[in-house]
Amino acid sequence: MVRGKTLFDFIDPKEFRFVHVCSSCGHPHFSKGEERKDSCLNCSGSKYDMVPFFNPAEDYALDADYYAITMMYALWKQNVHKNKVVYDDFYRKPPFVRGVGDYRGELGGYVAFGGLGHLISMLDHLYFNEQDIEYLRQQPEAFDEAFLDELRTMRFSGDLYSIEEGNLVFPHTPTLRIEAPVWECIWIEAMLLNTINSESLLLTKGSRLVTVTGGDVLLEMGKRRAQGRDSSVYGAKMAYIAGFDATSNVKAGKAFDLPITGTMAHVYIMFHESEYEAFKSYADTFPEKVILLLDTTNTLESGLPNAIRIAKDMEQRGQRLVAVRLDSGDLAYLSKKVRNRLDEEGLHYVKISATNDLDEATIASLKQQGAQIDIWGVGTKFITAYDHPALGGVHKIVARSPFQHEEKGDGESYKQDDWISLIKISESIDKVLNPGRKKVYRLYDHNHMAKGDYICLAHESLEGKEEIVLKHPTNPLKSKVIRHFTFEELHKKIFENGGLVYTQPDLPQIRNYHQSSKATFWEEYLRLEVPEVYPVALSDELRELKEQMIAGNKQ
Ligand SMILES: Nc1ncnc2c1ncn2[C@@H]1O[C@H](COP(=O)(O)OP(=O)(O)OP(=O)(O)O)[C@@H](O)[C@H]1O
Ligand SMILES: O=P(O)(O)OC[C@H]1O[C@H](OP(=O)(O)OP(=O)(O)O)[C@H](O)[C@@H]1O
Ligand SMILES: O=C(O)c1cccnc1
Repeated sequence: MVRGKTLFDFIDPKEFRFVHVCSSCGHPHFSKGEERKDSCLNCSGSKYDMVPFFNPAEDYALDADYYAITMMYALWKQNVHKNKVVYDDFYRKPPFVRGVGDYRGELGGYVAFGGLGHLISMLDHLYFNEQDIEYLRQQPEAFDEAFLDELRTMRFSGDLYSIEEGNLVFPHTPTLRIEAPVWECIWIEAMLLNTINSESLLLTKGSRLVTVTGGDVLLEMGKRRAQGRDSSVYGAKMAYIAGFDATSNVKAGKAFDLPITGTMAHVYIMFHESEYEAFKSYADTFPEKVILLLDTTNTLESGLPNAIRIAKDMEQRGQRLVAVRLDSGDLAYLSKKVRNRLDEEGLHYVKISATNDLDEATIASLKQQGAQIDIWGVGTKFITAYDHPALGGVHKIVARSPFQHEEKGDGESYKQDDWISLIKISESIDKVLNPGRKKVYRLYDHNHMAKGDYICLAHESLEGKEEIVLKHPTNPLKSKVIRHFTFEELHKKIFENGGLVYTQPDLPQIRNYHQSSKATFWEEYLRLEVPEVYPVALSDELRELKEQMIAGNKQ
């Protein structure tokens, strides 16, 4: 065995798409095509059974809605499938925000952008394998063989620009901009949105929990309640980026090198003849780590006295009990009682941890009640994003390259790099798209605190500008003049012509980046209830383009 390697480090299933298994001796031969003429290297046999070869960990091509495949086919039939387009990804409404809006009727709040690392690895290993092709071949649409053949060599070949994972984004700010052949943009929609929406949602939930727990220890314990295996693993990853200290999820720990930890469950106490014996055996086994669960019979009358006895026994041996855990009842009342008793016994160092359906609102309330809790364990309500289970991020076309022989209208032809801006009109003003190929600047004051986001067309620049007026996207009465600012272009180039050009930070770096990005926002934008609305404005040129296109569409 070569440690840390798998078969797929030696044989690339993008190239070697079949295994021909010798019918006589079972020896496998990898091959690029369906045909195999030479004889078996092992036994010289010449008959083979053929099986498609693919890496199950790279099985992403059909992570799509079926209409993507049928649209790709229709575009292929017209031979326009490779025409380049521009897509923006963004969301409209921030999750988890309580109340109906601020006093001006608008909804504040933020999203912490997550899922980029996962998306990169999928786009980088995205291809139809032979089983996918066979599955599509069996569909009643009877796709042309030449189309299926072209799918075999199809890869993501475009440019992708993205806000970096961990940064904060606000409604309507594009998180991603993709420039690629139209059929590729259509192909990746569901996979991309599924990843970015679910991971951003959990990173945001985690970020809110970290806001409320501050410097306390925060543990992720959601595995048993997650909506499936993947979401438990990627949820634990997002919790770590958000700033959680550890997870109980061992698989996630292994997959992403996260700190793992745990206390003890009721079973351990119930199984033993007495609570004291259970505590003692666990403390003897893990003297440096033990956290004793107090509520199996009675928190104050039994769990606490037994824990104090254990702590005293441990002191005799020069050891220290780390913590006790409360898992039911009035956590504020019990934590104060437990703290008092521990302190009376001179056990000031023993920490108190709490679990039981906690979320940011309960934790804020417990803190406000003066609860004496040092370690918070959060499961169900984090991992399921309980109070806002979906983020409505969307993937929308905003420009396309001209068709061959297409004219501008006044007899002039388009130039090679021209883009035609596109708009989607909606009755709801919030749903009218911002057209065109765009970029985003974030503006900062002299203390590097964020002042607003400025969305403009890709050819525009803030270089040399001394003053900017951030105009509200829909309300002409609202604007904010910004002077003495610095700026940062938010999108970084991730893929160029399908090749990965971005150096991915490791998880501790992403976690630090989330924290430092968050620190550039005033507390007013981050608070959990009725947060201030962060200004996101369109440049004059973009606004004019949008207005002209809306007017043009009405005719
Ligand atoms: N002082 C408090 N203030 C606000 N919420 C609290 C307080 N103490 C506990 N809670 C929350 O109240 C809820 C209590 O839930 P529930 O009634 O199911 O638990 P329980 O009866 O204490 O325990 P069990 O898990 O055994 O059912 C939990 O979500 C818990 O986090
Ligand atoms: O409450 P959560 O935030 O999801 O945190 C994790 C919970 O999981 C365990 O409960 P368990 O599965 O044993 O169920 P129960 O305590 O609800 O009976 C543990 O005792 C916590 O209470
Ligand atoms: O370690 C713990 O205390 C734990 C882990 C998962 C779920 N509940 C609690």
